[in-house]
Amino acid sequence: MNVKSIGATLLISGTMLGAGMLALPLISAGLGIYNTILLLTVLWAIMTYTGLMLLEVCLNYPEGTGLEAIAYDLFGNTGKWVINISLLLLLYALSCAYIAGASSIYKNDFADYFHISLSSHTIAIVFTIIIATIVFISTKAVDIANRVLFTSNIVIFFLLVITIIPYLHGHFLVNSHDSAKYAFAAIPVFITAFGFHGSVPSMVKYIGRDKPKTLRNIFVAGGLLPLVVYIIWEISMLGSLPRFGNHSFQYVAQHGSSVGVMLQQMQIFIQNNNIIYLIGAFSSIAMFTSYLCVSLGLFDSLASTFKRGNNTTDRLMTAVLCYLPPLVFTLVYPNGFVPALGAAAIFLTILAILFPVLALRKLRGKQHQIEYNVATNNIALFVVGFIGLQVIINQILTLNNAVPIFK
Ligand SMILES: N[C@@H](Cc1ccccc1)C(=O)O
Repeated sequence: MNVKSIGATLLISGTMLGAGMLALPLISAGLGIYNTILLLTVLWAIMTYTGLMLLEVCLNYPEGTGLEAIAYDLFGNTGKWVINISLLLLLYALSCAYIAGASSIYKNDFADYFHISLSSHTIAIVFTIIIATIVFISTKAVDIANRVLFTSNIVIFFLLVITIIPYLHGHFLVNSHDSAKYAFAAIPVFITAFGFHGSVPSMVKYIGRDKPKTLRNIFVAGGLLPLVVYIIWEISMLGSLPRFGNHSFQYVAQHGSSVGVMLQQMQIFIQNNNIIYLIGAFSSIAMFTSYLCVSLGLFDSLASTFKRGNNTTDRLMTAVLCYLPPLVFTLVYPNGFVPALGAAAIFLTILAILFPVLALRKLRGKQHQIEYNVATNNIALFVVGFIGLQVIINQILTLNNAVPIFK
């Protein structure tokens, strides 16, 4: 692999590794570590597989063709609109999750570091305004802020993992209450954590259509890194806070399943300030960079959907459309971090599982030019499509409290 391929692999990893990761321990507490690792690995494999299907689809079109244009070519206007609306709703749902998550974490930060008690509403508003200002200034500003923060966060993550090792307990990780029944609620959030598929067309453009094998390796390796990071993160969190008791994941689940409450519980239980500062810094930065990148994507998508230009008035209108709806939603539902990540899974499944399956089926029916052929047949396509539908049904049931939730 050359330097460009390594850069591209890290871009894919960077897209996946987001604040969704903070929700993983919250949603997998009842599963126990073995079920969690198994589920993460299976979902990583499925998401990588559909990513490769999407690669085969994209390689049939000229470099630079986006998902919307491919959907139009294969499924007409309906296809184009389904893709467009799913993308917007995915980015809106993630925005809601990140604002809710950030207000719960920053509320803790202010209390811990500055002994100031601020309301979640005030924090949500200020946080959104700061992110909006950076995006409004320019993409370059986002790029610089993201690079500095993302790199610092990698260092913080390694420091955290090393520091937390003496505080890990085997019996917190595995116990007799572990149950696979909690997988239903976990699947949508896990799926969201492995989302990167929107980047497939830009990667094809970046690396070139003539290097299908390199592209395949980039997608496999780019996803493998987050899989390893997620497993280490799950072991660190589930292993250092008990499942049940006064200070536990059960307490967190009963008090809104927010990252802020998880941090508070760890602070009381672990009694090591270094660990608490590291987890606090890691989570705070993760929320910031994730929302920065996702809202840049939403800003650009809205500008293109509503045909807004680059002058100040147009950018201002796009910014209002981009930031006001998720902010209002979060002010009304402040505990929306985990539910909004789950809701994002519905739209991500349409884009990243159902669309690749249907598009590949349609393309293989025609005589398509084979640049890269992902190993699949109609049965495999059917199974993956079925799993996709199952994820959507699962999430609808979760939103209606119809699946077992760890409490
Ligand atoms: N994987 C990201 C969310 C995401 C999904 C799909 C596309 C882009 C980002 C996270 O964990 O926060």
